[in-house]
Parts: sequence; structure tokens; C-alpha cells
Amino acid sequence: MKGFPDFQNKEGRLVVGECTAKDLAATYGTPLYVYDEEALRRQARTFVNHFKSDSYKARILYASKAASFAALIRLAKEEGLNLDVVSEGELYTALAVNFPPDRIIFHGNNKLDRELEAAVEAGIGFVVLDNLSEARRLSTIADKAGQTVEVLLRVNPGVEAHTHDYIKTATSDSKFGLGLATAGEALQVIQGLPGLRLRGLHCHIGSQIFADDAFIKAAHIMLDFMVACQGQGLSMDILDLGGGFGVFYEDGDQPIDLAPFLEGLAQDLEKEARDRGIRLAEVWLEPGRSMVNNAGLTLYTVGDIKRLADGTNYAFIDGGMGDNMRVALYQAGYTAVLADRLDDAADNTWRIAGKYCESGDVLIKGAPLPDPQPGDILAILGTGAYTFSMFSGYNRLPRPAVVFVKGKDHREVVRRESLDDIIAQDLLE
Ligand SMILES: Cc1ncc(COP(=O)(O)O)c(C=O)c1O
Ligand SMILES: N[C@@H](CCCC[NH3+])C(=O)O
Repeated sequence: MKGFPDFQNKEGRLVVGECTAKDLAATYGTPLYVYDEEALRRQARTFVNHFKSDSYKARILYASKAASFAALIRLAKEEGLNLDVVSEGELYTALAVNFPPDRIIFHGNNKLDRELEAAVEAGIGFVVLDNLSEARRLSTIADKAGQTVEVLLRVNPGVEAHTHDYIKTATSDSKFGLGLATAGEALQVIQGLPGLRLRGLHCHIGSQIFADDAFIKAAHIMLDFMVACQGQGLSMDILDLGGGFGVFYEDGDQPIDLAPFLEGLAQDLEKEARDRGIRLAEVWLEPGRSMVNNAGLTLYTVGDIKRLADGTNYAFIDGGMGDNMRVALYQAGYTAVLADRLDDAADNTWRIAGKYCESGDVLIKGAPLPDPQPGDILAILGTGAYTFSMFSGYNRLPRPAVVFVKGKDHREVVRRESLDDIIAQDLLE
């Protein structure tokens, strides 16, 4: 199956590992988020094994905003990944599975005092500062706790990334980080703050990016900036280049071939740092989407079918924008299949619409499919990232369960929300 792990068996049915989608749906119900555990581990190893260097320590951080739940964070721990968290909730999830705190890096803008305190108390590896006001708050917190926190500063290299406006992060008016023009002054202040130890710079140019040269360009700008900083008496030896590697969602998508790209990037950085006379102790990458997306899919049951007079064919599914808000938010594209009819030719173009009370609740506008029947299992492929983690409880639909499949074995790793879960926080009297 193009762009995805081998999700098709000899009978033309959708499988994850050796389990048919139909059986998984019958066992756990739908909508259902399903991950192929072997595919997750393979992808983690692609990053770890191909981004390596003899001259600096190469670290891969899994950006857990893409999908954060205990089983996945445990898998990241087992695969030797480091972890990017952006909230107390993501940190709490990591600590709950005993993720080593020194491998956790706290990112994000407007980190709350409470979150910074939790990070300091947990003894996490690094905090990536967003701005000077945050640096001062962290300095006070760390100093009071009698600790020194290692920090990087997020800077904005101003590289134009060709992706949706909402997931660009390095534009000059971005809410994230500081522009190069102001970062130098901020770094001088940070270097002098008690309780902080300045170690390096971070950038992240955006998400779902296919152009490999954008990453290289950003890396070179960051190295040049490091040289300028050294000239100003700032000592830093860590460079975090962020995530953002695009994945295959639908025909036409051309993701970067990761293994050769990562090897090339690792070598390029060695050479470029050497040429500039910079000693890099560590270089980090922080993939989220590309780590988990294509190992995951969502199963739905087809409900009513509606053929409109204008020729639009609707197939309704039992989930929609609540379990996958990426289409409503970014006009994202996806690929749909009918789980038991992979080899059947398309009869018509189908609009795959959910059951949320919004006209925009459409996951695919025109999916070429064999005519679906009520009760068919329909899968949307490549939903491992930014779906579960962005779930919205609109219309009080329950959050779907998450299942991990490994060969013939399958297990629920997040249980489906019950109606009691939905009203659990309501004060009934
Ligand atoms: C700072 C930072 N690091 C890493 C990521 C992960 O990005 P992606 O999921 O595109 O790899 C993001 C999200 O865009 C981010 O903001
Ligand atoms: N959530 C977005 C990407 C944002 C990445 C995090 N800064 C998506 O689904 O594409």
C-alpha cells in the first residue's frame, strides 16, 4: 500500500500486523485508533540509526504532542528516544511511565510557573526557553530550588517553509521564539541569570515539510548565528533543529526519504561546524508526525448512505472531526479504504462525513471507493499523529480507544471513554 506499512493481506483485506481490521473493529468497536507496534519501532530505529555522528552526540527527541499516551511513551523509552513535552500533562504522562527525566526536554511558549516548577522538581534534562520573560521566571524558580537548569533558547531562523499557514512556525511574526535580531541580546541576559546554564539554540521551521533544503538552510543559518554568538562571548554547544519532516497522506505527497537524508544531514553538520570552527557537543532532532503518523490508522463503521440530487454521494461514519480535527483545521488530505474491499475498483466518488453537528465535519471530500454499504469498516490511513492528541469532545462523543497490534497480538492501550467518563467532571448537583 503506497506510503504506508504493508496493511494489505493476500485476500485483499486491510490488516495491521496479522490482525484484520474487521476483527479489530469487532473486538474493540469503532471509531478506533490502531497502531502497528512494529512499524512504530521501525521508524524510531530509522531515526536513531541514521542520525549519528562521531564528532557530536546525536539525540532524537520524540515530540510527544503528536500523540501522548502511556503505551507510546513507554515504547519511546524502550527505543532509547528522548522526549519533547510542552505541558505539565505531557510531562506527567512521561513521568507516569518512569521516562528518565534527564531525557525529557520541556518546550513551548508561555510555560506556566507551575509547569516550570514541576519540570525543575522532576529534574528534567533541559528547558527550551521561548523568551526573556520566561527565562527570568525559570531563573527565579530554579534558584529558589537551589538548582541549575540547562537551557536552550528558541530562535527563529526566518526560513520560509512551504506548508499550511497554521503550521508554519518560523515566519517573522511567529508567536514562537525570538528573531535573530533580538536573540543575541536575550542570550547575553540569560547567560548571566542565576539558576540557568545556557547550553544552546533551538529552531523549528514548521510541520509537514517536504523540502529537505529548508532544513539544511535553517541548520546553516543556526550555525552562522552560533558563530556570531561566540564572537559576543556566549558559549553554547548544543543545536536543536526541531522536527517537521512531512509524511505521506495522499497521492501527490512526496516525503523526504528519511534514512539518506538523516545521514546526509548528520555529515553536513559535522563539516559545516568544523568549517566555522564550532565545537558541537550535541545535535538534536525532534520528529513528531514522522515518528508515528503512518504506523497508525483509524477504523470507522459506515452508517447511512445518502445520494444527493446534485450528484454528491455521502457515506457517513461514526466519528469525524472530533477524533480527527486536522481536516477542519488545515484542510488536510487523507486516504480512505474499505477494509474488506481493497482490491475492488472504485464505483464512485464518496464524501466521507462524520456525525458532528457541523457542515465542515468532512474527513474526505471526494474519495474514490467501491460503493460503501452500511456496516462496512472504513479506514482512514495515516492518522497516527495529531488525531488522538487533538481530540475534541464536541457533541459529547466519546474519545475512541487506542489499540496496539504486534503480529497476531493486539491490546487496548487507551480505553474508550464511557458515558460516565463524559460526565465525570460535571457537578451534578
Ligand atoms: C518545537 C517543536 N518541535 C517539534 C515539533 C514536531 O513537529 P512534527 O510533528 O512536524 O515533526 C513541533 C511541532 O510542530 C514543534 O513545535
Ligand atoms: N497539529 C498540527 C501540527 C502542529 C505541530 C505542532 N507545533 C498538525 O496536525 O498538522
